[in-house]
Amino acid sequence: MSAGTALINTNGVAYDAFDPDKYVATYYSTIAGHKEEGDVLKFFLDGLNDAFKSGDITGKKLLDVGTGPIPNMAFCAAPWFEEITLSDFSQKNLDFLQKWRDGAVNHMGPVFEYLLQLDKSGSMEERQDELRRKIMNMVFCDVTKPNPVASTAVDGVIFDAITCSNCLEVASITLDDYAKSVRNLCNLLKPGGHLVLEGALEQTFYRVGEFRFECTPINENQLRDIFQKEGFKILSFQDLNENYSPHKDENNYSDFKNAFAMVARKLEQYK
Ligand SMILES: C[S@@+](CC[C@H](N)C(=O)[O-])C[C@H]1O[C@@H](n2cnc3c(N)ncnc32)[C@H](O)[C@@H]1O
Repeated sequence: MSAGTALINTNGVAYDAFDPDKYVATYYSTIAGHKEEGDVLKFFLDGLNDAFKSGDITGKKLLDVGTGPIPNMAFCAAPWFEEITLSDFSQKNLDFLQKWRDGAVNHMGPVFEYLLQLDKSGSMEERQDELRRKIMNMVFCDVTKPNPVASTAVDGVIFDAITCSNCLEVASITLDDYAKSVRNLCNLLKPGGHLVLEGALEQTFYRVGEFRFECTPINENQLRDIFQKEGFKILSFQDLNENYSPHKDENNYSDFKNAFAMVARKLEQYK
């Protein structure tokens, strides 16, 4: 198969094609991210720091959805939570995270160093130890299912907060799927709980090695509309503004037009 020719429908199938090593090497080997993607990695990490620095997003149990091989959201959240669950659709990613947790891979250096420069809280060793200690579970998750973590160690748990990056647009093919995935996540969150969500806007695919994974090309208005209809109040929403360089014209690895970092709260009346 030639490079970039396999377009994979990600809606619940074929995540065996996702290679964690290639994903990390392509998008996370330096803080500059992939050369086609402008400053999007910095934007995502700055957005995470902005979300957690006030200390308003806190509680006992946190779920990170679609972690992939990258526990960056959990790194920022860890000081504010007691028990963290990482989750993903791909067993390869869960195995990769386990290797990181056991100290057998150390791929998070550039990202964690950048986050630590921003929040200036503790040493790298302390923060990584805290994160590893607080991760209680790493479980299978399928956001397209009404109970995304059914039959796992956290089946039935209602979380105080959920984090999720670059996953919902990847797990969905249509906007209707996207809205259902939001509803499914909402079922796992306590009323009043926070959701920190980051992702790509108007992206039709991204690539890992020779595989292109199809995405829902959602825009800001569609996203806001879905979250409001599904019982969330959007507390903050940032997109790639003039402080960040945009995606370049080359579209070999991804084709997003913009990116967003959002904090939302589940309305109290949504049980
Ligand atoms: C682009 S990667 C994002 C990884 C990481 N969160 C990040 O921001 O770099 C998309 C992730 O979503 C996961 N994923 C795909 N479909 C999913 C589904 N239906 N439910 C949960 N996770 C899914 C993939 O296995 C992959 O780890």
